[in-house]
Amino acid sequence: MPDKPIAIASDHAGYELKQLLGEELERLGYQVLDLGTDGAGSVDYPDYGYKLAEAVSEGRSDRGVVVCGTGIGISMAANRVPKVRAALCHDVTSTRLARLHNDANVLALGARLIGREVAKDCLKAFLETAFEGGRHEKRVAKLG
Ligand SMILES: O=C(CO)[C@H](O)[C@H](O)COP(=O)(O)O
Repeated sequence: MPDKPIAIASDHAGYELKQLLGEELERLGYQVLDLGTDGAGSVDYPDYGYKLAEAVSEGRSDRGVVVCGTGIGISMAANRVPKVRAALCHDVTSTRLARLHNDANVLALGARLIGREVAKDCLKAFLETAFEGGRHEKRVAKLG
């Protein structure tokens, strides 16, 4: 288990899935840093994408999960923060490859597009798949 908590954040559209993934993380034995939102009231996804990305960029967490309706807006926001590599994934294969090839440190999910069980499978794959390194090292380094 990592020393640092797994950070999670969402907008209103992702709130329910974010709560479910938080519970799943605790069930699996991970510590959770929940950065909101705290209810289903309408909020702006960039606020939560930045908040989570800053926690990862500053080293308060090594891995994060962001959720909005599509996962698009919140991943765009997260990727504007230095040292953050957020991958928008819709299935286990893309999630595994985001870890193996891209060393993704943030998983982005679209709550209005993905089923709950697939989302939980993506979460597990994100946490349990190691970066492959090798030829991918210099490519990831070029991302800054
Ligand atoms: O997916 C999103 C951004 O990429 C947002 O969750 C979505 O735009 C929110 O929409 P609404 O305000 O209609 O609930």
